[in-house]
Amino acid sequence: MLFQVEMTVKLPPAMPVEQAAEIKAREKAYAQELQRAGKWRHLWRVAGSYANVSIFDVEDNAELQELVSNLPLFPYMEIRVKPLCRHPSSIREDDS
Ligand SMILES: O=C(O)C[C@H]1C=CC(=O)O1
Repeated sequence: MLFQVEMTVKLPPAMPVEQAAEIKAREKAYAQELQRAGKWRHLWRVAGSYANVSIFDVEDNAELQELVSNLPLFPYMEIRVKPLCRHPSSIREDDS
């Protein structure tokens, strides 16, 4: 199942720089692990903001919840999820 996931990061301004850097490093490692596993298909920065638009390819809602809630930045993000399905006019073979 494909989902569009929009994540907006809102770190507390008072968070020490070192703590923020450590969380971001763990987030990057986990995000890249999920991309290599084919679970996190697309990751795009929203220009001009600390936000991304992503496409996840997971078994079901429960797997999406598990993966997203394990993100190190999860406590500091606003997340919006939209379920996707194939568009009848799409010419791509791999977007089911
Ligand atoms: O930077 C972000 O958009 C937040 C998050 C998503 C992947 C990652 O490495 O950090």
